[in-house]
Amino acid sequence: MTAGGFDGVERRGLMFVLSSPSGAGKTTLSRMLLEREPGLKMSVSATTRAMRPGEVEGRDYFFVDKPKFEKMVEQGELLEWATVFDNLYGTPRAPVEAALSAGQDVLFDIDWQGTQQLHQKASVDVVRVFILPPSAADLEKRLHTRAQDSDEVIRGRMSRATHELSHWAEYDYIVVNQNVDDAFAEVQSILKAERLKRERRTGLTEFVRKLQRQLEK
Ligand SMILES: Nc1ncnc2c1ncn2[C@@H]1O[C@H](COP(=O)(O)OP(=O)(O)OP(=O)(O)O)[C@@H](O)[C@H]1O
Ligand SMILES: Nc1nc2c(ncn2[C@@H]2O[C@H](COP(=O)(O)O)[C@@H](O)[C@H]2O)c(=O)[nH]1
Repeated sequence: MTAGGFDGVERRGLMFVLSSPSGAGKTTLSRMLLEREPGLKMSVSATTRAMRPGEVEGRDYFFVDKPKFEKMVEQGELLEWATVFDNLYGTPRAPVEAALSAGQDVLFDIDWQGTQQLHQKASVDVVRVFILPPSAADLEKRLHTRAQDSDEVIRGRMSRATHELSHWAEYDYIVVNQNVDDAFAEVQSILKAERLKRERRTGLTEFVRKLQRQLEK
């Protein structure tokens, strides 16, 4: 799992997780990150929920039925999985492992249950970011403005928001998504700083030794 650092120092790939109550802005921030951050690959989840208008198979999700999802679980094909809003969601293992071994960082839009499972499996390589809406009214407004879920589904998501929110303290970073450009800048700074962490930079010892040899000449 070695990623080529942009400054020539090798490092391990990292798993960058965004979680939040539904509608706080994970998808929006993920798309902005993928557009502007080279070396970052989205983990596309499998889900049993119905496709929303505008969603694309294989880009937004792999849409599968329950028996297929259960088979994936049985065969160990999922790195983590959970029931969210009465549907099953899970992270296919193979693409994540392939991306990390190819030197890429991987971005996850998953809930707190999946984040806990990833953290148990690979804590040092997981960076957990929780996105907060500025207020409950804003959250509800965003779910309505997105106009992709029925009023009943939105009510369900709002009533689950309190539970999702109760896990905020399990995350390494908290970003309030009031202005989307400000929130994006904060999330991007976190990614940049985490990429520079000494313990991920497997090539540092060699790099510093080389510098020392040059200085000794
Ligand atoms: N800072 C912001 N200000 C106003 N609207 C925003 C902001 N960030 C995101 N939105 C809008 O809010 C809606 C919900 O955002 P998004 O789909 O990114 O949320 P999400 O956290 O991914 O939700 P889910 O968990 O349901 O997938 C979208 O219509 C998006 O354009
Ligand atoms: N544990 C996991 N949670 C996931 C995964 N993919 C998405 N999610 C979370 O589900 C809810 C709802 O998503 P939506 O697209 O139906 O609005 C949201 O909190 C996602 O973060 C996954 O693979 N594992």
